[in-house]
Amino acid sequence: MWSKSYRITFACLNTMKSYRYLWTRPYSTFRTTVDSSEVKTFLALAHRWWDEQGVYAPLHSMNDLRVPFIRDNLLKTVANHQPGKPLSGMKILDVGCGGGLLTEPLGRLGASVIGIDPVDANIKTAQLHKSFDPVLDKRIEYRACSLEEIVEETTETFDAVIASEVVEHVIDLETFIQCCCQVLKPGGSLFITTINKTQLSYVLGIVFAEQIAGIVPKGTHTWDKFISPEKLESIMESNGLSVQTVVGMLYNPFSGYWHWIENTSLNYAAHAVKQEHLVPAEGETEELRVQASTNPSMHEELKK
Ligand SMILES: CC(C)=CCC/C(C)=C/CC/C(C)=C/CC/C(C)=C/CC/C(C)=C/CC/C(C)=C/CC/C(C)=C/CC/C(C)=C/CC/C(C)=C/CC/C(C)=C/Cc1cc(C(=O)O)cc(O)c1O
Ligand SMILES: C[S@@+](CC[C@H](N)C(=O)[O-])C[C@H]1O[C@@H](n2cnc3c(N)ncnc32)[C@H](O)[C@@H]1O
Ligand SMILES: [Mg+2]
Repeated sequence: MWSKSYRITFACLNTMKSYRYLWTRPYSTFRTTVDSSEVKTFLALAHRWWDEQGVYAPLHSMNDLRVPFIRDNLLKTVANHQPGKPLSGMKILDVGCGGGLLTEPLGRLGASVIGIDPVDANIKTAQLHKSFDPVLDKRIEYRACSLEEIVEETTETFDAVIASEVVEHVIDLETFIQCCCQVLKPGGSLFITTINKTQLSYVLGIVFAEQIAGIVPKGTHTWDKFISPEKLESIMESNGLSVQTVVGMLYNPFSGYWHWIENTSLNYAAHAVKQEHLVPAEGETEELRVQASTNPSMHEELKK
């Protein structure tokens, strides 16, 4: 009898504990941005990242554009930099790093980079590859986890967050961008490359690139998940990011090279900067601070 009521009490306490856990956990535990079907797709190709002629060849050659894009935009924010290691002293989070194709060149430029990916096998490939270079081995840390897990551990930590060819694979893009913003330091940079949601991107990006030319494996992309630069900009701006640049990228399947173009109907790159916190000026009244939080021009006045 005693043991039965003990068991019931124990069960009740446990249930209450889990509810308390549910109530007190941050929202991010429940809103995942990871789509399990995407995980399956990337898992099957995890051993192919470093094959420069293989399925990820366009990502290898995209480095010709995206590495200078990230480097040059980051260097606009610093006065002095070490020759040869221009990004030294910077902390970068590479979200959805895959096998580390972009993480490694950023480490070589001197940055301390954390590469995260929800696919464990991708992280194993990335870890093995960087282990061949002792310099990179020190500068890069890889972790098999989601962005939401990083947000639970740390905020306002990184000078730059990068999500290259990732956002078209996530679920709940709003939460994903919100998390990117949370881990950025004020004044830090968010870099995104992705595919626009246009009729042209359906024809060239899915029908041509996947079904006809086999540039990308069949089933890699879902047109519904593509995002227009306008929508992406609006999500970024509503999360306190100020969009600096949006520029088109065109892949030439004959040469295997990428080119910058003005037109963003297919692939594009975006750079946004997290707005600085509003620092209350000395002697500033509460009323002024409230006004400033709703009026950007007042914000500028207070900064003077
Ligand atoms: C409006 C517009 C952008 C039109 C483009 C259409 C077109 C055919 C343009 C012709 C070029 C032209 C006249 C451009 C004018 C601007 C200009 C003067 C540019 C400068 C010079 C230049 C660009 C010369 C190139 C000329 C040329 C011969 C171009 C090739 C033409 C052609 C057929 C283009 C289409 C390219 C193509 C197939 C695009 C596919 C789009 C797409 C979304 C591909 C995905 C690529 C990708 C991100 C691969 C990496 C990847 C990713 C993933 C993943 O999971 O995300 C997985 C993988 O395995 C991957 O490999
Ligand atoms: C096309 S690959 C890009 C890899 C790398 N950024 C590059 O450009 O070389 C997309 C990567 O995003 C990862 N990914 C998918 N969903 C994700 C999510 N919700 N959060 C973070 N990464 C994700 C995949 O596992 C995959 O490694
Ligand atoms: Mg993609």
